[in-house]
This record gives sequence, structure tokens and C-alpha cells, in this order.
Amino acid sequence: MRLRVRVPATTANVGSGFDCIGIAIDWYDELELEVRGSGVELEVTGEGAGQVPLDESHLVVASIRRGLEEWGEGRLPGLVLRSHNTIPHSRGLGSSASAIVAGLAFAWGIARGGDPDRTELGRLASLLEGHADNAAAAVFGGATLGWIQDGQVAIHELPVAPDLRVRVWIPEFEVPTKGARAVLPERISRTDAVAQAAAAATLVLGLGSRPELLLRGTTDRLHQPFRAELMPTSHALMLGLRDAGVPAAISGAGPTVFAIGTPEQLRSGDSVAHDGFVVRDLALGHGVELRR
Ligand SMILES: Nc1ncnc2c1ncn2[C@@H]1O[C@H](COP(=O)(O)OP(=O)(O)OP(=O)(O)O)[C@@H](O)[C@H]1O
Ligand SMILES: N[C@@H](CCO)C(=O)O
Repeated sequence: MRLRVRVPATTANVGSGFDCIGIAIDWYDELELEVRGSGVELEVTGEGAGQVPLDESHLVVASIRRGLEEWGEGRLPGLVLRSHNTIPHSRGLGSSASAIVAGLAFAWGIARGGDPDRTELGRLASLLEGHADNAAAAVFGGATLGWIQDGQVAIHELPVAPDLRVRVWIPEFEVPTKGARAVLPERISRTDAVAQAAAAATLVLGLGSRPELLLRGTTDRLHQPFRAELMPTSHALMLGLRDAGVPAAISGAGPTVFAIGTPEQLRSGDSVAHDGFVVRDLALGHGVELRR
């Protein structure tokens, strides 16, 4: 059996939607899987090559195993996995969620065949990742609202106006998500909670049909201020872009800076200095694809 998976990069939080709003972007990892013989053989090219493990602890292989426990017989068959990675790791572009979603899509193909049930894929991917924002977007594509509460996963696709585009500013340095979560406070004030809820609702309106609300909708009091010390140059760039009118936020747990808006809104940041960052203009992405 041979299977192929194409899985998008994602940005999470989008400022106000911490741990619940995610957006897929048209930037993909491509993976091929051959089910044969015994043992696990891995070939990794591109991002993470020489860094990710080449045994069963590899995140894609571990996710295949987990998916087979859930949907199949549980036993990991002999595998040859070729992973062509373009999504940078630990930069806030959802590489770990993409790897988990890819592994689960393969598991579905092995155990069940046919198109994956996206709700089921999103549920398990969110639980494996620990939060649903990147995982939901990687599974469904476009923009999603996804969260985990009391062990239950809820995912809804969000409407996005067709003229919205994405720009990312990617630095060389990495910030592992684990470390970026460790600096977050356990509690926030009621004032901040109200501001965050209002901003997240405003973000949904902005994405759907009112781009002039995106600048307000991408404000945040829950994570970005506390993570600034881990990524001072990203934080300064994000603030500079916002001063110029660009709806910018830290992408996921950082350190990439992300903006979504009309082409005109994104152009308003063209003169903001961004030394040390590589800029990419992108569209929204499709959800994971599984092919034979
Ligand atoms: N394609 C992949 N294959 C194997 N392991 C991967 C792959 N992509 C990511 N990983 C693992 O996930 C780690 C990166 O996960 P981490 O959560 O720190 O960052 P991220 O997912 O890129 O960013 P964010 O969650 O902020 O969007 C890598 O160091 C690697 O261990
Ligand atoms: N919502 C997550 C995204 C990173 O995976 C965070 O900000 O920690």
C-alpha cells in the first residue's frame, strides 16, 4: 500500500484567539508512505533533517501508531516514510500539528481507507497536540475555531472574506512551544478577560466580512505580552507593524510575526524595517489531503 499526504502550515491565536483560533496557509509538507515488510525506515529532507529522530519516536510515526490504536488493529506495520518538509520547526507555524495530522491521515488510510473523517481527525489531532487551534486548521483548512474543554473537542469552520491575504515575517531563531507556554500566567484579571473575549469576537467579524475590524480583533492580553522577553525582535516588529495599521500578531507561540488583511492593509507595513526576518506573502491554505 502506498499513500501520500499533503498537510498545511498553520498560524494559531491570531492575537486574540489564544488556543482556539487557527488559520491554514498555503505552505505544505509532502509525505509518502509505503506499508511493507517489517520495521520503520525514514527519510527526511528539508526542515528538521538531521534533527528529528529517525525511529518510531518520530512524531509522524508516533501519530500513525496512535491513529491505528484508535481506528485499526493497533499494531504498527512495516513502514517506509519519506517526509519532504518545508514548514520550519519551532517558529510558530504549526509544524508539530502538521506532523501529527499527517500521521493520523496515514493511519486513517491504512485502517479505514477512503477520505478521512475530518471531525474525527481533528478530534484526535487536537488531543495529541494538547490544544486545538493549529490541529483544527491543519485538518479543515481556512480559518477554524477549535478548543478542548473537559476532554471534549469542538471545531467549527469560520467564514473568511475571499480578498484576505496573509504575510509572515520569519526570523532565524527558534522558540520551542513548550518554553513559550511555560512563561504564561495561570490567571488574568476580569478586565483582561473581557477585553480578550471582545477582541476574539471582533476578530471573527473582521475575518468574515469587515476587514476594518481586524486591527482591533488581533489585540491580545493573554499571551503576547508575557512572551515578549523570549522574542524581543519579533515583538518589536509586531508593534511597529500595528502602529502602521497592519493587523499583525505573533504567529502561534512565535517567533514568526503574522498578519492577515486586505492587500492594501498588508501594504501599509511595507516601509516597516524587518532586518533579520524573511518575508513571505501567502494565501489561506487547504486542509490535509490524503491520496493513494
Ligand atoms: N515534520 C515533522 N516531523 C517530525 N517531527 C516534527 C515535524 N515537525 C515538527 N516536529 C517536532 O515538533 C517540534 C516543533 O514543535 P513546536 O511545538 O515547538 O513548534 P511548532 O509546532 O513549529 O510551532 P507552534 O506550535 O508555535 O506553531 C520539532 O522540534 C520536532 O520535534
Ligand atoms: N496556542 C498555542 C499555539 C502554539 O502551538 C500557543 O500559543 O501556545
